[in-house]
Amino acid sequence: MTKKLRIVVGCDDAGFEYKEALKKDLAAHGLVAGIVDVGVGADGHTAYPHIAVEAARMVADGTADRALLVCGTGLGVAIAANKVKGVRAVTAHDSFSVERSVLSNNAQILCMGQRVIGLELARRLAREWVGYTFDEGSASADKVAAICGYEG
Ligand SMILES: O=C(CO)[C@H](O)COP(=O)(O)O
Repeated sequence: MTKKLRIVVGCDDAGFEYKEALKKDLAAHGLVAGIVDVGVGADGHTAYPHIAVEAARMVADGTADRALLVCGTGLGVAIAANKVKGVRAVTAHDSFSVERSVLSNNAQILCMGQRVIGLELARRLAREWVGYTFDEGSASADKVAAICGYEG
């Protein structure tokens, strides 16, 4: 059985609606061990880099296993999250990429764009995402280690 994950969710004002919907889904389906929301709230306007880095730090320090981040495109939050050492954040809007982000890249952070994909697809991808577990014994493990080797 797949280990239940501690998830942190975050967004900027362009991703608020999806962040709320995805958080609700993950909680309702009992898919995760716990969810921490680092904002923004309904009236929040914190810029995406701050939210993304806060979430990424929680992943890097082990407070959370994964993060799900939403902005307008899913790009800015990924760029910001990847500034945190030890974090692998990807933007993915299709099922195959979401799968490979975990199984090939051991990415801990999935980023999506509310202005890019439909809500139902985002919900499906988030559900699929929590079901994947990286295999440390797989052929991909050495490649992920190589990525880590390039970190300062
Ligand atoms: O999509 C975003 C960043 O990648 C963000 O939601 C909007 O950023 P902006 O176009 O700079 O306002």
